[in-house]
Amino acid sequence: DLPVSDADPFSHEVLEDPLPMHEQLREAGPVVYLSRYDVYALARYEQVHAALVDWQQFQSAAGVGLSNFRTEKPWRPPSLLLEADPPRHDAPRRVLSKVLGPRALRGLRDAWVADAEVLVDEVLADGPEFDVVPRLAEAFPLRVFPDAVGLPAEGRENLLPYGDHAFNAFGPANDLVAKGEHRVAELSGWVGSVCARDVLAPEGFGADIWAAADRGDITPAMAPLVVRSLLTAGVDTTVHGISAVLSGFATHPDQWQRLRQDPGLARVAFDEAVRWESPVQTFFRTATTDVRIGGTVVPEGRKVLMFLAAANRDPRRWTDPDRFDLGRDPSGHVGFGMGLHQCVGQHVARLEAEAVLTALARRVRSIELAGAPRRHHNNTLRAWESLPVRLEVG
Ligand code: HEM
Ligand SMILES: O=C(O)c1ccc(C2CC2)cc1
Repeated sequence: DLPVSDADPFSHEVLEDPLPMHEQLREAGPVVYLSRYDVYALARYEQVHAALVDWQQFQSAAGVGLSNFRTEKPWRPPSLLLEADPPRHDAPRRVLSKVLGPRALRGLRDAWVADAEVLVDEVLADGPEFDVVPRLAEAFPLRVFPDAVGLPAEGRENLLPYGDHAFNAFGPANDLVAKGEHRVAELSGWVGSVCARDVLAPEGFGADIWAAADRGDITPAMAPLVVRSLLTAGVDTTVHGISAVLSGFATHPDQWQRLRQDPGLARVAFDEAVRWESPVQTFFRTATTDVRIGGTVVPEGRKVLMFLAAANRDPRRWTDPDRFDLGRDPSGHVGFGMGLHQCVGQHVARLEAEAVLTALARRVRSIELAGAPRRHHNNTLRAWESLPVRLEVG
């Protein structure tokens, strides 16, 4: 007796505030059939975690969006990591794990923290009130990440719209996907052009990927697609992740005081924000057998929709889940996924957030909302369009 729901997770009403629907789906049962899209929804931590770590029965190679690559042509060549299963997934993953690993990033840490301090000083010089979305959440990742990849200077304004469309494209072909359609050729063309070896700087994540091809760790044909993964996954996510942690602090001033007293809490604050807000809200899998989960059998070939955000606020797993709380241990959250496909860029994301939070914590005594925040709707991302704040320095 599988619960059925006619909810539309990709409607503007739900994208504006998904929490009521998440609660309904968690309470309806371990698995809920979404009749509108003919997919099986998992919203509780236990089932989402189980599907994420079971890559054999819940595959990625048929696409991690609603579209089933077994029957529909992908809008772009599939990712060699996100939309691949072992064994094809293995070598590209091993390469990116090394290129984006904690050791590789050690050399960037001091530069990124110093750059964050320069940016924060510039922003604060303009006065105590500003919109953190363009001034910090967008500005900082775009200030450090394209250079770390080794991208040419021109065309970087394409990164956010390309990523926004890519994340919309994991959802149904609704108005959000249609909104980006007219720019797909132009944006894909630019992205493809900057994955080529000769336009990438001799130092950086891009060059490191091409060097892996020289070593035979991946083939030269794979290298551009592995670089493309960085450009698709590496910008919009951190922009909305930094917005999320700053919105957490702006709405929980007591938590800002905790960070001021112990700036070492910056990293756990970011993971707590990724749990609390879940910038990446959902992903799909495809059943490779008649797979049993939560007392239901999902037939082979069907799409399973994992609500990462709902799992991250499941009261069965988290105490007081709706609170943004630096005292909590957020480890085990599924905001970066879990298992084989767990975010390979999470260390980059954490370092960006840590740099911004460290620079702010050293200068800012209090942070509070200075106007009504506005959401940016996307089929996959939880995002702010605007987050006006007032910072008191001191
Ligand atoms: C707050 C920031 C970020 C969030 C919330 C996030 C979230 C995620 C999630 C949920 C997955 C798992 C997808 C799945 O299981 O199908 C993932 C995978 C991935 N992420 Fe991130 N990500 C972030 C930042 C980044 C950055 C900065 C990069 C690159 C520099 C990146 C690159 C990737 C790649 C390449 C994968 C695919 C890994 C694989 O399939 O083996 N992500 N990310
Ligand atoms: O490999 C890719 O193209 C890719 C695109 C989007 C993501 C989302 C999860 C952050 C991850 C990888």
